[in-house]
Amino acid sequence: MNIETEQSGYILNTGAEPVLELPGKPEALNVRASESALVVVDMQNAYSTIGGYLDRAGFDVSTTGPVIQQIKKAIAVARAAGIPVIFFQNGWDPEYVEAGGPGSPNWYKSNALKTMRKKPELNGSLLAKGTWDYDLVEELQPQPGDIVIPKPRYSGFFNTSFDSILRSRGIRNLIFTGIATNVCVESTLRDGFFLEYFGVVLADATHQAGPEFIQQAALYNIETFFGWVSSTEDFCQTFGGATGDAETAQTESTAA
Ligand SMILES: C/C(=C/NC(N)=O)C(=O)O
Repeated sequence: MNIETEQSGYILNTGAEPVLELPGKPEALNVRASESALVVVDMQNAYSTIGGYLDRAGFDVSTTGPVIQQIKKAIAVARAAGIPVIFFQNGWDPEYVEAGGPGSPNWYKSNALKTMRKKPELNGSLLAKGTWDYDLVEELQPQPGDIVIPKPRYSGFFNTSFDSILRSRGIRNLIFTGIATNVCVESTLRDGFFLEYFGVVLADATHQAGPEFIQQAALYNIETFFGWVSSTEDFCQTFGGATGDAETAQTESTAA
């Protein structure tokens, strides 16, 4: 970009760009690729791998495998379509200063902190920066051009650069994937709603923390009150014209 211009002002989006219809519930949503971001919430070992925090805290993570595969497809299509891919990583410094002490409700509600208090041998291993638990899963690694945002609480808008990053790019539509639907995905989508972002969840690219009915409850809440619910297939069809085949999208992206 040439910044030595005689005029100021950055035209964020061109009127020529087609408006696409992303199928969803309760109805389809009109979107432009340049005004959209794919948000990958907390796809860390902590939330989707046996031996990670959720597993150690007693939550079932045995069915997260297909979700990782769906996210992989959505990421490939987003990259090929020029849609920013934004990864969140949840956690704190190894001393847990950012987690808040007994003066923070997080101290009492975070199941990671509670698990470590119950099992002191785990202290320093759950959701601490620099650990395996904090790392993004091997299958979903950021590539150059992707954006990674650390976050210290459930909502991706709290104490992060997320809102500034979105506003400076003219992004209005947030397409959510990740874990957990009922905690960090929903918290971020809700905060986005209050900040005038249009939030869409790709249902099959998300997973709940808790029993299966919690997934349905979260999706009901989102589709009824805060946003839209779509699928990986619909996202891939809309933005890639493909069937969501990650390799096809990857090839298209390399060829472009
Ligand atoms: C339970 C939980 C969920 N996090 C998330 N990424 O949704 C936590 O962080 O304790």
